[in-house]
Formats: sequence, C-alpha cells, structure tokens
Amino acid sequence: MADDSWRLPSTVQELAAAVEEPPTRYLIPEEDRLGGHLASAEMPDPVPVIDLFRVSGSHGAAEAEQEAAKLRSALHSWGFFLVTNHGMETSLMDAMAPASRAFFQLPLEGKQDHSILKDGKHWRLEGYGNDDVNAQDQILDWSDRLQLRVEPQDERNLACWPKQPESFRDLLHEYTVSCGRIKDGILRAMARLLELDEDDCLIDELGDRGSTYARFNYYPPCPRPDLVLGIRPHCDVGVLTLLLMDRDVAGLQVLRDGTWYGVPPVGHGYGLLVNIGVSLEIMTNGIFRSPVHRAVTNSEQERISLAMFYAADLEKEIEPMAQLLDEKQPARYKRVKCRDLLAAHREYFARRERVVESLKIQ
Ligand SMILES: O=C(O)CCC(=O)C(=O)O
Ligand SMILES: [Fe+2]
Repeated sequence: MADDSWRLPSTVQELAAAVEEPPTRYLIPEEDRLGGHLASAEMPDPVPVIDLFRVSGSHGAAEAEQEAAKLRSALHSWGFFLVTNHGMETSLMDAMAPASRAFFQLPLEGKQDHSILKDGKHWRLEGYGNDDVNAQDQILDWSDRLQLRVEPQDERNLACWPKQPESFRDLLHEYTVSCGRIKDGILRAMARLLELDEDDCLIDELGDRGSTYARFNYYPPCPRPDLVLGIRPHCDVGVLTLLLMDRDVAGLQVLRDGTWYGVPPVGHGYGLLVNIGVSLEIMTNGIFRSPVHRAVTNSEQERISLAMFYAADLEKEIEPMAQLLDEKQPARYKRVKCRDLLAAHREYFARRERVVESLKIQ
C-alpha cells in the first residue's frame, strides 16, 4: 500500500522539540525569503485605534463623527485597526489567553483527544492539529491550531472542546458572547459609514445562523525563523476577524503596497485587532478591502493568538449589496454561497493563492 504518512505530519510543537533545523516541507519558497529573512518595515504610523463606545454615538454625535472619520481612514489605509472601549472585561482577556496557553502546554495525548483528524486520519474543520495536507509538496506552516465552531451555539461540537484547563469551556463561552457584541458594534459603525438604510444591515447580511470559528494559533519557537512562516500570507475569509494578539511577542505582519509591515503588540494588556475579511470585501463591493497578512516566528519565544472568524450562514449567498450598486458602480464580485466560499478558500490557501481573485468580475 502507498505510504501516505505525509498526510499526517506531527504537531509542530513536537517537531520543534526534536529538530535543530526545520524539515524541508516547512521551508517557504525562495521568492518569499527576499533579503534572506522575513524582516518587516516599521509601520509609518501607530496601528489605528477605534473607540467603539465613541463611534457608537454614546458620547454624542460630534464625537461619533470624529471617530467614524478615523474608522474610515483605518479601513482605507490598512483594512485593520485596534478596538478599545469595547466593553469586554479586561479580566476576561487576561484569563482567556493563559487558558489557551495552558491547553497547548498539556501533554500531547491530552490534546489529541480533540484531534482535528477523525479516527486519526480524516481531516475535519474542528479540533486540534494542523491544516489539511492534500499534496505531498505542500509547504507547511510553523504552527499548531485548535479550531472550534462556537456559533451557532446549538451546533457546537463539544467533543472537540478541551476539558483542560478546567476553566477553558466557560471562558470560551463568555469570550464568544462578549466578542459577538463587539462584532455587532463594529458592523453597525461600518453600516453607518457606508450610509446603508439601517444600522443593522451588515449584521443582517450574516443571516440568522452565522458561523463563528474560534482559532487558537500556537507558534512554537523556530530555530530558523528566516526560513519558515508561522502562517502563510492570506486574507481571512469571513466578514471580519477579531484577533486577540499575544501580549508580548510580535509576529503579525501586514502587506501594503508590496511592503510587509510588522504589527507590534500593544505594549500594555491584550490588543483586540479587527481585520476585514473577504466576505465583507464582496458585500461592500470592494469599498472595504481584506488585508493580506501573515505571521512570522522567532527563535526564542512561543507565541499565541486567538482569532474569532465571523462568517455568514453557510447556506447564504454572499454578493455585493444592492444598496451599494448603481450604473457607475456595477458589481465587481460574483455571487457565492458562503459554504462554497469557505471550501474554496481552504483550497486556495493550501496552494498559497487568494480566493478573492477568482471572484472578481473582470
Ligand atoms: O497569529 C496571528 O497574528 C495571525 C493569525 C491569523 O492571521 C489567522 O489565524 O488567520
Ligand atoms: Fe488571518
């Protein structure tokens, strides 16, 4: 029988503990290693920060207007921003991040109980592990992940949810509820920016049964950070992503005009970064663009991030919103069912390509 063990790489955490050099299948293509390293430029200005309370109008119309102008500028320049005054208790962020770390620190067997491989073989969307490996020459990322579908709540597959640390499940539930409110606040502010008919227009675009995936990314230290990527260049595929950044360790980079810029940790507490996804790019007919980003590793410290991906109802079709179209602004993206978009995104991601290119109307 053919040896297809290449389909089932060990976790990067195990690998990192065992090797002095990353194996060939983790080495990124030459053209991505320009200059011999993955260094990035410093952002010309600090990461834009949006005060969610102000932009919602709770301080009055004038302040909301000012904050909305900042949001517009952040969306047009970078496609991402930090959100503050978002209503999530600091104590929740302070507890969620260490609980994620504690999960990755469990012995392998404890984590494998929640493996992303059903019966040890068949890759699925939820659980602990890596990407689906479907080609022998696929270049792998230097990270392990725990991916869980947290919404709709009645579709949670709790068998994939860690029982250790003990606080994990309750924390993730609370975190999900809190992030859901923040996501709604952001989508309302964006709807106002776009002058849509109703503040809830973008929220409604997700449908009644929008899907939320929580993805915990774990990047072990790498002896050759100049040769691998923690996560390859990509756009997130959902409507938007809320990324809980590592408090201390940098790694996220964003591409703008051909230059990679490093996104520094906020320096105090945990930063919550909002990232536009491909689904929102389509819905807004390209008014908001999804930024290409990646994560690099380093040789000394592990790094953790937690991404909440908000996607529409899987059965819903995504297309440019009629309100944003007219003769001068015809649809620039094809209509696509959310489920198909997510599946296509995984295929493109594996090939290091971007799904959004295939959806543009030429
Ligand atoms: O770890 C990071 O900073 C980025 C993670 C990311 O881009 C993702 O999970 O989609
Ligand atoms: Fe991402």
